[in-house]
Amino acid sequence: VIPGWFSEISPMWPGEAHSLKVEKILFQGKSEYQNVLVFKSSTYGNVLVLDGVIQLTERDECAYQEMIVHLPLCSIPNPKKVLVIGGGDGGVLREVSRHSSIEQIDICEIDKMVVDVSEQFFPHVSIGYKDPRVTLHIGDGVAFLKAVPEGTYDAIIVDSSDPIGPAQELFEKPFFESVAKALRPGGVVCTQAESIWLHMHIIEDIVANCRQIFKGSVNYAWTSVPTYPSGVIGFMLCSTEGPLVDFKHPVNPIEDDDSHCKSNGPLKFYNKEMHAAAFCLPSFAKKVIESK
Ligand SMILES: NCCCN[C@H]1CC[C@H](N)CC1
Repeated sequence: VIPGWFSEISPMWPGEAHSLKVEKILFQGKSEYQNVLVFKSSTYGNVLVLDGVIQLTERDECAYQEMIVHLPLCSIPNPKKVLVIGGGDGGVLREVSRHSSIEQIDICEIDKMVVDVSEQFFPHVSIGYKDPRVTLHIGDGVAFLKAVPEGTYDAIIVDSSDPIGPAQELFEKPFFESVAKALRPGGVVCTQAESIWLHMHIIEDIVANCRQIFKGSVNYAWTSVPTYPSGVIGFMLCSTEGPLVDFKHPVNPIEDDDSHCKSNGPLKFYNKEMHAAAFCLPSFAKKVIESK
């Protein structure tokens, strides 16, 4: 280890490790579920690390939070009830609350320590909790979804860590089945879906499961996040049987946002061109994803 540098070494991306220069360690702890580290980096602001894996940095979190939220929510005409699984840092909540049609935002995060460190060290991310429509549930998203009445939500966003650790079950078929049950007809789900450079096999399995379970649209999108492994992150976008959802041609644009969302600052990353571009895949990925 080079003194003063954090390197993201993991068996999930063998032989490579993105590094960030460390100014100061701000928090180190061990929750019921994982090791939690927060440090001030030299060039990316504060950084949240769980079990040695970078979850977000102040400088580039906008890319991930805006895309994982607006790709699904801009694809349906009038979202009212949204569920967030994971996302304890609050960044997804900040983005969901930009949509004035929304009446209810439930979030189920398994690790309270993530919520606490975000409130202490990531004020522009945890601002999402201030919205009065938000209800925080601390618990396992798998159990939470099993208890949800059928057809409750218009949209579900699964903002998870990687399939090694507490989020493992969020990548498995039974979880996707419980998501489909909790969505109304034509409802949408968007999940964190790893990297086409590193995880084509995981993605292949997820796509195969989603095509069996979601009888509406099933699409894979991706975007640039410099501090995630291989510098990109993907999203699985699916809709249940019912009113057709065309993820590639959003029906509910957010750019001409209303005054309500100004409280969370302007969109820094998402726009309608980036929305459309997110679904353009390189041939090696297209071959796998669109043939499943
Ligand atoms: N809410 C923070 C983002 C969580 N998603 C990350 C995607 C990339 C992974 N290697 C780590 C989690």
